[in-house]
Amino acid sequence: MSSSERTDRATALITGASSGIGYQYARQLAARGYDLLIVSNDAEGIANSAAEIRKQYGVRVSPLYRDLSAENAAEDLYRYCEDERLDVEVLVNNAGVFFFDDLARVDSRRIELMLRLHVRTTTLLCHYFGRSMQARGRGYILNMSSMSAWMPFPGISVYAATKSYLRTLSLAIRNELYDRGVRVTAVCPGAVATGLYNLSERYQRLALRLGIMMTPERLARKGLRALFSGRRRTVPGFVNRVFVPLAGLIPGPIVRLIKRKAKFYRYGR
Ligand SMILES: NC(=O)C1=CN([C@@H]2O[C@H](COP(=O)(O)OP(=O)(O)OC[C@H]3O[C@@H](n4cnc5c(N)ncnc54)[C@H](OP(=O)(O)O)[C@@H]3O)[C@@H](O)[C@H]2O)C=CC1
Ligand SMILES: CC(=O)[C@H](N)C(=O)O
Repeated sequence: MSSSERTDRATALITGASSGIGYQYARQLAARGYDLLIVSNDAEGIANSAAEIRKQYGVRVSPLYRDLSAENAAEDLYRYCEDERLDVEVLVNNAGVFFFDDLARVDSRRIELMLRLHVRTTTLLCHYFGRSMQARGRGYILNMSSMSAWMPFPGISVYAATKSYLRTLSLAIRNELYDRGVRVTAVCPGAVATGLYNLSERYQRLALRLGIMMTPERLARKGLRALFSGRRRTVPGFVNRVFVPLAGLIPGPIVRLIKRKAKFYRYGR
């Protein structure tokens, strides 16, 4: 199955497409000829993204304002697609948030929001749309995990654990859905130059020049290539792939020493 064989008026649903990587996924799926349903919790941002993509690619783009951390967000989004008779062939679970802090110190509402958005809603979207895709005998699900899925480090405990969950979930459901014509891929990037961590543009430019960060365009291209070629997971970037097996080997005393010394440790508070 390849994206060039997609059905007429097939729709790609991308969560968190008002900015960053999600916006690039949306543009690149529109370039492949998909109609789009793009979702975020910034009404103006998502409407602007839709207008830009519609103008550039001439496909149908529906913007939808939703808080995907809400209790019934996944079911509500699925029902919306059913009511609108959208044939969702590609689901990109991209919406995400980030904070850097100790679990015992951070506001519990931030923890809950991250868990609901990354874990609950994403899992249920895979459940609802995976069920329709398997009944139809085709479909693609891309879940945004992260290189942090292998990094159980202080400050990113909840973020890393949710991304680790998404990596595991993706691999398991890939093998549940594979023989029914549905492909599932976990995309596990290192640092990407978006607004996720409030890093200044100056530092982003420097990090891009040094090859520490990747542009969201490039990341989205690599993610979609992995999805449409049926790969179970991708860790884009050579340095990131080298770091992944080493991350879990760093001894606790070294991790704690870095925590004590690092200036960035108060970031986000
Ligand atoms: N940037 C990086 O280095 C990396 C990012 N990732 C993952 O990639 C994904 C995209 O991140 P990135 O593009 O960098 O970050 P951005 O902050 O640019 O994009 C996040 C998107 O998620 C949306 N979103 C956040 N909260 C909600 C919510 N409650 N309901 C609906 N939409 C929501 C945002 O919408 P709005 O702004 O309108 O609220 C935005 O469109 C995330 O899952 C992130 O964890 C993974 C590895 C590396
Ligand atoms: C913290 C990371 O490793 C990664 N850049 C991410 O944002 O997921």
